[in-house]
Amino acid sequence: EPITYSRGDKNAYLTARGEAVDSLDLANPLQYKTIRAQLLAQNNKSFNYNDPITCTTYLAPSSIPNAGLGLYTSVSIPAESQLSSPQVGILLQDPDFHNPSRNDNNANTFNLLSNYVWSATPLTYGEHEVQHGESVCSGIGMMANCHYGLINVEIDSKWKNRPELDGTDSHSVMFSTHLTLEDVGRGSYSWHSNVQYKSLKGLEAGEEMFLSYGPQWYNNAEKEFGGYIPSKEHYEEADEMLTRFVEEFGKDNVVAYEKMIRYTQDKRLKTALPDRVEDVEKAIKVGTARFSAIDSIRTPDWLQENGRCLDNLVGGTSTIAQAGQGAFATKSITKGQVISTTPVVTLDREHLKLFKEIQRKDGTVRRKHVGHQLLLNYCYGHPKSSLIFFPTSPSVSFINHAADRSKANAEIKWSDFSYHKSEWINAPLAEIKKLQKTGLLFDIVATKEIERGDEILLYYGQEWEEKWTSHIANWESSQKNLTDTLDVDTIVDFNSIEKDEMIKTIDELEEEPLPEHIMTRCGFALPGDMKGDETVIKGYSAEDPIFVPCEFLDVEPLEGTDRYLYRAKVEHRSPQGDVTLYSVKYDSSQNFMRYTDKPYVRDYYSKGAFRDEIGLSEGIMPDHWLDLK
Ligand SMILES: C[S@@+](CC[C@H](N)C(=O)[O-])C[C@H]1O[C@@H](n2cnc3c(N)ncnc32)[C@H](O)[C@@H]1O
Repeated sequence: EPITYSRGDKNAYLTARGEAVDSLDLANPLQYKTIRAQLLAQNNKSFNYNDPITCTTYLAPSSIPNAGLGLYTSVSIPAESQLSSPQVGILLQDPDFHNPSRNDNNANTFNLLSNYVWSATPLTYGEHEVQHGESVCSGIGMMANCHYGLINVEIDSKWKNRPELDGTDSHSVMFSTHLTLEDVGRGSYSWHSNVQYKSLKGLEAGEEMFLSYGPQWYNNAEKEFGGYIPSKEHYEEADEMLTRFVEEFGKDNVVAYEKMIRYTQDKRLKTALPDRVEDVEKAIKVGTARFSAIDSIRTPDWLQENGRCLDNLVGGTSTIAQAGQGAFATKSITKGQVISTTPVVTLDREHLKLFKEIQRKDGTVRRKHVGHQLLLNYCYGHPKSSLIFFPTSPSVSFINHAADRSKANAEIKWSDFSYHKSEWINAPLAEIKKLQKTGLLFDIVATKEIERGDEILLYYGQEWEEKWTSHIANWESSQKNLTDTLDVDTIVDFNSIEKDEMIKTIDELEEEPLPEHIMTRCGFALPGDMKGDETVIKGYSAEDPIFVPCEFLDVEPLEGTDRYLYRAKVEHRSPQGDVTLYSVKYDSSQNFMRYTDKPYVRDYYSKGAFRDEIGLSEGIMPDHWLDLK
């Protein structure tokens, strides 16, 4: 029987699994997270969706010199609060293998994306999905700047999947087992649509958000910016030095101050100290860290005047079948108004290609182009240009396509925000590819009157529409094996079974193997922390244990207890890809083992999953950037 697909039917709200739900539920936290309302209530401000002043998050010039734009809150936020609505996280699979030139500063092509990605391990357990993953986190994860002395936000521990689908916060479920042949959208969008950010400490109204890019980041950044980047400890030491200085020499002893600066050997510490003695008193008052970015707390008026509002959009289940998540308006927006402004990371479409190595008869290896990274579906481009753009602003990545052009209510334009570097558009393509900076901005502009709760839809272009139509037509033949995986036990089923019953040694597994897609992983401390090659890992349940592939060799009772000792062969892979095997003993009272999917069983690694970038309308991409046939 032919399968019919109800696409773009606004009256039937459909979940990604194709089930109709009665209506768009604005109270559903996943569909409509009214973070703004909560924040404003905490600030004793009443919440009016249509009042522009109620905007809580702004894109505006950073307080760090030469750091471009930054992210600000215009309302105070208590410590440990959720910031912004959940965002999409997109995993890059094995980027070093597929794009060997991406970190080559001399290659005359972008390595810009590598400045924006996070390691997948602590965030996503991405290593469960692929061999080596990196994660792209829209919103704060890509937009907040790093100032080690003023860190106030962070990515909330782990990425979460979509609870409405797997019923848990588990990050390892073989989703394909839930899907049927009708799910043409299978593998075309990320399942990590629930990336959350939180405040580490209380933020003041008007404060710039700062993330830690990790303890090693300054190494590269200093080379890039040609200056020194003090750590938190440097600022603390600078604070102490200034206090001691004033006690000893008073607050305006120019000669003594210049001498102190001259004799400060550590360049980073020197950078943390104010240049002039006149500023010492002020630096002591606010702290040297704050003093170094003295504009990092702006007034709400300044933000309104100099910034762009970033909380008009929120992610939720799309009204379009098979489209995954969508972006919804948090307030009514009039025709012509800017819904959101977003910086774009510029990429070469070559960099999102996936390859397979094929051995020739003579033993040499050839790389065959076999597909594209999932990230391509989130990029904007023109079929005749090698340039593509990834938007970084919150929730912009959730914006879907209106198959019926008349249903689109938004369009993309080059931004009219004064910080958009419009002069770059005149530059030759080769020059743009050498620029390792962001500076181009898009505006998403309303082409119709939009009501609060409306899904924002763009027209992705005729090419996209045609590709999607032919994708649907070819879907069944490309998914011949999908039925094989239906009704197979999922990881959730497996992990809910009593562990002691389930843990099987290699010998036992030979008789009763695990389903093909499932493997075992064990908590593991990095080799540096291990003593000898055989260790009972005690309380390995550090906050973020790493779970690495393992197999159980044998089991013995733990003397004097009713517990067991499992001996496991554990496989640890270094970031460079070197694999070391360890023999580790685990006490059965510890929650040391879990079942996970094997890498590459997620939908988006399957054959036939849809890949295409979003088409920019004619006139956006200048003719001199159209370098492809
Ligand atoms: C920029 S992403 C939009 C966000 C995405 N829906 C998600 O859940 O993360 C673009 C992808 O969304 C899906 N999509 C967007 N519009 C669609 C439509 N009209 N029909 C089916 N899928 C759509 C496709 O998978 C497309 O490649």
